[in-house]
Amino acid sequence: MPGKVFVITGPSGVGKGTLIRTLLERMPDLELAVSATTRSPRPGEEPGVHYHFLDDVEFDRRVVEGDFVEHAEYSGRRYGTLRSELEKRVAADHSVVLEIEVQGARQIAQTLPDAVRIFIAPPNEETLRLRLVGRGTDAKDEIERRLAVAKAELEAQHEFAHVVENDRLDDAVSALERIVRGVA
Ligand SMILES: Nc1ncnc2c1ncn2[C@@H]1O[C@H](COP(=O)(O)OP(=O)(O)OP(=O)(O)O)[C@@H](O)[C@H]1O
Ligand SMILES: Nc1nc2c(ncn2[C@@H]2O[C@H](COP(=O)(O)O)[C@@H](O)[C@H]2O)c(=O)[nH]1
Repeated sequence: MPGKVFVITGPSGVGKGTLIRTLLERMPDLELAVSATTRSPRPGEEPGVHYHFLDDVEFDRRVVEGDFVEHAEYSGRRYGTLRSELEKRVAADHSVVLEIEVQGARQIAQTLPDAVRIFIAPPNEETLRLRLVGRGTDAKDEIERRLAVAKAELEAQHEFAHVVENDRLDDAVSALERIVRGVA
């Protein structure tokens, strides 16, 4: 398992971050790559911990310099995985998790074909809406934008070798752990 890359994708609000936090507690050798984004920090989010918060100019500069292994626009903001976030962890023999949206996951399939790509699916679309509303981090119009993107993302799940339904959290974490340990 050391040095492997795991891509965890799926619609916003499906529970990727929640699942990954629990997985990292169970598997201390696994590390999460900190993404870069041009969106503003939410209350409680810290630079360098939750995201590297960049402005558009800096994001563009780093794209031109080839600093991203993947990047995409999502709901009017930009998100990307910095090569340095991957390389420092893999060099230290850690396996790395990327928590990214579907366009980025597709790019990783091209650039890092050995990465294990996992799609997290909700039990249904209404549950997804309830989770986004319940999280309380996004305004109503932003939630609608995310749900519209989610429809297309859900149609893409067949592109992924592994699909985990996040209904009961414990079951979903266990399914994810089996995939990461290579016993699924
Ligand atoms: N299995 C579950 N059952 C009930 N609620 C859940 C479950 N998994 C996650 N949640 C809740 O759903 C909300 C969204 O979860 P989370 O923020 O982890 O989603 P996400 O996929 O990481 O979203 P984003 O892509 O926007 O970062 C949170 O309030 C979380 O507590
Ligand atoms: N392609 C990438 N997508 C990413 C990355 N980091 C996060 N994300 C995805 O963006 C949306 C919105 O995130 P939010 O924090 O604003 O809710 C969500 O699907 C994330 O998984 C990345 O580096 N590249």
